[in-house]
Amino acid sequence: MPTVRDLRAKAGDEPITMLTAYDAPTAAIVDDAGVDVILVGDSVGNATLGHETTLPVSVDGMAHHVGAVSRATEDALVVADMPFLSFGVDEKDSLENAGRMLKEEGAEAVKIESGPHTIDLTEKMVQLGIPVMAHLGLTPQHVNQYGGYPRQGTDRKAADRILELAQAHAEAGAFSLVLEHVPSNLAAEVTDAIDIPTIGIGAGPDCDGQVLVINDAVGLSEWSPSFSKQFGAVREEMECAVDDYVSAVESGSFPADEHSHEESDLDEFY
Ligand SMILES: Nc1nc(=O)c2c([nH]1)NC[C@@H]1CN(c3ccc(C(=O)N[C@@H](CCC(=O)O)C(=O)O)cc3)CN21
Ligand SMILES: CC(C)C(=O)C(=O)O
Ligand SMILES: [Mg+2]
Repeated sequence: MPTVRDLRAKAGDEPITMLTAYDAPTAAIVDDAGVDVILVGDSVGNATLGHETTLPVSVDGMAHHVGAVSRATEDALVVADMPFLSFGVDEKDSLENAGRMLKEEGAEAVKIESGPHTIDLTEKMVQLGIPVMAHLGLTPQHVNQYGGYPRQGTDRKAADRILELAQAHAEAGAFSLVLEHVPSNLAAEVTDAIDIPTIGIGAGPDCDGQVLVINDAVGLSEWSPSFSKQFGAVREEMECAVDDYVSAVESGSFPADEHSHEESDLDEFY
């Protein structure tokens, strides 16, 4: 099982691959493909729970999904994304909520959407044995301040702010950093400036690794951000299968003999 240390060593070698997963069968597929890191993202809120944003996701809800993913994962590093207000409000609660993902649900690290308020918290978590993945650039838990999901770090002042925060979180002991929806040249600059691996989403090709939401990557999402790429057409595949099922039941062609128990199975009971 790769560890947080392996991930740090990997940067500079082949790019790190990371995908989200929220359930056991998906995690098994992602793990079997050799993906390095599985993120149980708070994107579960919009990707699978029918919410519009990630904000309504609870700690209990995340724990449910983290457990499912951990049980199905043999090789990948499982990272639990800490949901909105589960960290940063109160230190004790932050540590207990993050600790629960490792202690009870089988995650090996947590990710927190980072800012000036998470530098000390990152250090404390790391001291206690909770590996932390930082996250800068577009932090979707700030959707109400952004009024959407705009690109971040697009002027020098904003870029410098991200660069400083990246350095501060690396110094605080974060083992890697997600950079979301920032210009490629800023992502390259940050990647150069810090010695922990950067993992980009909408951050260009110069990060140490890449991450996408699984629903977007396999073509299950009805809509996905322009920076994502659909590597499959799972939505169409499922639509065809469901249409075929409905037709088969309605026409009487399913279930056929091979899907039905013989009467003689029952004979033994009577
Ligand atoms: N399925 C899914 N994929 C994701 O990548 C994702 C989620 N869900 N949920 C949480 C966040 C939200 N993300 C998003 C969502 C929208 C844009 C987007 O459309 N950006 C527009 C600008 C929108 C605006 O200005 O408000 C763009 O063109 O940059 C980007 C990232 C990334 N994350
Ligand atoms: C997009 C990734 C980085 C994420 O935070 C999530 O899926 O919740
Ligand atoms: Mg997230």
